[in-house]
Amino acid sequence: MIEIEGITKRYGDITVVDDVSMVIEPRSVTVIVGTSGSGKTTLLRMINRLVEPSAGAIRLDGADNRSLPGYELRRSIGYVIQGHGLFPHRTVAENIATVPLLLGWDSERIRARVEELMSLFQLDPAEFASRYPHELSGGQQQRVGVARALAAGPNVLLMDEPFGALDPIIRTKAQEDLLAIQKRLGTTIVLVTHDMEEAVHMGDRIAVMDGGRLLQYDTPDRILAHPASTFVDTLVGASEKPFRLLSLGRVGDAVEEGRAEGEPIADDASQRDALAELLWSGRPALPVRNANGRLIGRVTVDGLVRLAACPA
Ligand SMILES: Nc1ncnc2c1ncn2[C@@H]1O[C@H](COP(=O)(O)OP(=O)(O)OP(=O)(O)O)[C@@H](O)[C@H]1O
Repeated sequence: MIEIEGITKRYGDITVVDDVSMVIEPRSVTVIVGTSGSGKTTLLRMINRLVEPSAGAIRLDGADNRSLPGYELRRSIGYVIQGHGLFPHRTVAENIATVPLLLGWDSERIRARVEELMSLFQLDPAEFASRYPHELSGGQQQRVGVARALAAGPNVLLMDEPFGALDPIIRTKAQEDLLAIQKRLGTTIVLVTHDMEEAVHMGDRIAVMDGGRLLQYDTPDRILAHPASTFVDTLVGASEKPFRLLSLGRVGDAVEEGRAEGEPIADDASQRDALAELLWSGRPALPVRNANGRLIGRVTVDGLVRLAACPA
């Protein structure tokens, strides 16, 4: 658990993070969004003390984050930035081994950990371990950056625009992969992004910042349905809200009785994908299949339109 209490950062007369308090649950994904200059990065960097606060406190699992020297604290917290910041003259394996080496792990343990992480991130060690960052694609570099941040098994992973440099298709895959790995490892993730779509897709909770203040901190569906102010409403994209609500729901939760013609859609697809398919193919309903391939009913345009309306 990360407890942020009245955290404030001032540079001279200017307050860039202003009395922010929030509690981040363990094993959750919290996404910080806001306009440029609203203090997102500064807030994130006060968690691992790359920035020292002017006032307030941050506790990690009950311990004040000032109880350790900053460099020691940072070895226990993963950190990923846009463009990943890999060391260009170190191989993939050496990059991933950075923190375990600093922690004095023996070479066999490091080798095993590097192989485990490379496999987890779908990078064949035989092919990639001895390559240098410039010999990788952008998506592969990004995966190495996250693998490096997770190498020493931190409970907390801080990510600043981690997918910013990826094209939209690789970006979606990278988000999916990260969520799967996060669930498997139980890591608590705090992620900064400009991309509301990413925030709604990835966040268990979203923190909305403006001018250094925390305007709203809530689940994506509550932020979409009950924005705390017109600013939040505009930021989350008023015109996109119905589609964002649908992207949170699974087809399995919109199944109606009955039959429909054509290729079935999987029950774990998003409701947004189902609506897109229905509109694109000009059909009023699609059959739905479960993970075993059995048909379990249908999903209809009318049903999805009802779900896209503002919840009471
Ligand atoms: N070292 C510093 N000295 C003075 N001002 C700073 C310093 N670091 C950041 N700031 C200011 O603090 C404000 C918040 O910056 P921060 O990087 O946290 O914003 P952000 O929300 O992450 O922005 P962006 O989305 O553009 O990255 C900005 O106005 C920035 O200019």
